[in-house]
Amino acid sequence: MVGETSLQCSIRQHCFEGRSTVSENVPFHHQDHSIQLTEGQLLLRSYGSNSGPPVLVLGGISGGRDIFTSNGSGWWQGLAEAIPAELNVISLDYAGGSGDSTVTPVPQRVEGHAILIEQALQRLGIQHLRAIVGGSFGGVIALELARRGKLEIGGLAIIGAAHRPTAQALMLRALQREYIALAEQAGQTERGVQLARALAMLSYRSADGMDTYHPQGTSAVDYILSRSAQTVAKAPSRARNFFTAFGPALDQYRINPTEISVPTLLVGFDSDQLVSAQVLNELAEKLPRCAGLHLLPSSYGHDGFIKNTASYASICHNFILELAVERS
Ligand SMILES: N[C@@H](CCO)C(=O)O
Repeated sequence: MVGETSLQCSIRQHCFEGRSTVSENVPFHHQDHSIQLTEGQLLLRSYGSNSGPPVLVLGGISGGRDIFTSNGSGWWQGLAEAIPAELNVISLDYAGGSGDSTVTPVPQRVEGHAILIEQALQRLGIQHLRAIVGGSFGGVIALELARRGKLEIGGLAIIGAAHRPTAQALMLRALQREYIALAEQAGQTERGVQLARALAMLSYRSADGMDTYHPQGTSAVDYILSRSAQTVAKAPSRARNFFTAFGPALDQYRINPTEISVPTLLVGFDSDQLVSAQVLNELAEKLPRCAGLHLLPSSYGHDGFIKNTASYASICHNFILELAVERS
């Protein structure tokens, strides 16, 4: 898909692959909020001024509330450039995710995560969000929060996520679960989770990106196995949830985009194996208030949403600023 179209939603393809930088003016000071819900505690983090309009930022399956840090190591650090400075950024540790939330049972559906987030925001006295910025798993939760309509949401910026899974994504996640099931039968759960994460990482990247970036002088196979082992070693049982709870939630998620009534910006990546241009075009065509679909070049595949923030930061920033004008 190239150039502008006459669809309700303008579709653009860009021709440079930006790199992330550390923002100079992001408010890195933050406050954590441990919200006690019936099912356990949900950990939220609030960045910057509590008096600014809130924007909810939801990252990928391994993401948590540490999206920005002063040393540049935050989970979604480059996104700082995309958020107008006056806003109060809210992030969180997903129930069952890699952070410190203790909610059990872990939701098996996207809707379950959305309900927990609604309840936690309500406890913080937040009913209106200027925007939700959601990437990957977080993008799907953002769509669900808008579909449910319990919160007042100014607009959505959805990066690398769509209203339904593709067949290939379903197949890949089924194989990840199979690794874990077989490993558990062999009494080697952690090894199964490592293999599942390795296969998942391959689906998050592109063939050309792996060929270019995997460390020279080491085996490519050693690289993917050691990277996945590092992630799993941090919290093995929580990493298992990525595949046994978050994966099935993504598999089951299918909505009619016409149910999303708020302005919605879409960003995707040309090398993304999981959220393809085809499914994003389908979403853009059906959204009642699509604010543009930007298909960006990336050598990082699906992980373009984390790696190529510089490519879309200004697009996202301007979109959120326009929401403020629309509201005033
Ligand atoms: N690399 C990302 C992609 C899936 O969201 C993650 O692990 O969360």
